[in-house]
Amino acid sequence: MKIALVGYGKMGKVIERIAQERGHEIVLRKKSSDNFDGLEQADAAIEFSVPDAAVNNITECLNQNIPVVSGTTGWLEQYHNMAKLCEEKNGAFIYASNFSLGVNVFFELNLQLAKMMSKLKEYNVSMEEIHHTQKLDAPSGTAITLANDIINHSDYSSWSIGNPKENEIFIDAKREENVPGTHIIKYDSDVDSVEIKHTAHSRDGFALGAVVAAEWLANKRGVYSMKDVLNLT
Ligand SMILES: NC(=O)C1=CN([C@@H]2O[C@H](COP(=O)(O)OP(=O)(O)OC[C@H]3O[C@@H](n4cnc5c(N)ncnc54)[C@H](O)[C@@H]3O)[C@@H](O)[C@H]2O)C=CC1
Ligand SMILES: O=C(O)C1=N[C@H](C(=O)O)C[C@H](O)C1
Repeated sequence: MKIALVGYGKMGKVIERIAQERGHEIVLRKKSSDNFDGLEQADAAIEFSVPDAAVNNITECLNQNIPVVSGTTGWLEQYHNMAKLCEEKNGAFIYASNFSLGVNVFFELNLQLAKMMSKLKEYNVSMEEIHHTQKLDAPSGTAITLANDIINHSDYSSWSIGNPKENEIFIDAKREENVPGTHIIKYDSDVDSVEIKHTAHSRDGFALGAVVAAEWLANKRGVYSMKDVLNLT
C-alpha cells in the first residue's frame, strides 16, 4: 500500500519504520504547511502533525478523496466538521486520541470501572497523565477521552486541569523528559483506593495501531473509530 505521512516528527518517523516493515511504500513526508505533492498517489494518509494544522491536513486528504487516519490531538472542537465533510465527500476517516492496542483495552476497562463506581458515592475519581516535555497540548487527548467516558457514566459533568469544582474530574497533566505516555485513573475513598494505569514503553504501539488502522480503512468509505478496527468487545 502507498502511504502519505502528513506530519513527519517523532510519530511520523516511527510510523514510517513500522509501515516499511509491513511492506508499505511512503509517498509523502510532509513536515510543514508546504504543498501536498505526492498525496494524490496514496492509498491512505496518516496524519500526526500539530493541533493548528490538523483540520487543514484532514480537509485536504478528504478533498483529494484519500482515506485519512488522524492521531493529532488538541483540535477536537472541530471533529464534527471533519466527520461531516467526510460524509459529504463520501470519504473515509478515522480519528483516535490513542491508537495503541493497550490503551484501547484500557478505554474499555475505564468504562466498566466507571459504571461500577457510579454506584459507590464514597469514591472520588481523579486522573494523572504524564508525557514528554515537547507535548503541545494539555491534558492529553487520551485523558480527555477517558474523562468523557467517565462523565457519560457518572454524576461528573466536566473535567479540569486547574482547581476542580464539585462534579469536575481533576486531571493532573505532568510533563517529564522522555515519557512516551502514561495514564492513571484513581478512585479514592476514606478507607482505600482503586487505580488502573497504562504505561507506554515507546511510541511503537501508537504507530503500529495507526498503520493497522490505515490498512483497515484504505478500501472503506465512512467515519470510523478504533473500536471498529479492533473489534475488542
Ligand atoms: N493518537 C495517538 O495515538 C497519538 C497521538 N499523538 C499526537 O500526534 C501529534 C504529533 O506528535 P509527535 O509526532 O510526537 O509531534 P512532533 O512535534 O514530533 O511532530 C509534529 C510534526 O508536524 C510537523 N508539522 C507542522 N506543521 C505541519 C503541517 N502544516 N503539516 C504537516 N506537518 C506539520 C512538524 O514539523 C513536526 O515535525 C501530537 O498532536 C500528539 O499529541 C502522539 C502519539 C500518539
Ligand atoms: O503527544 C504525545 O506524545 C501523545 N499524545 C496522545 C495524547 O495526547 O493522548 C497519545 C499518547 O499519549 C502520546
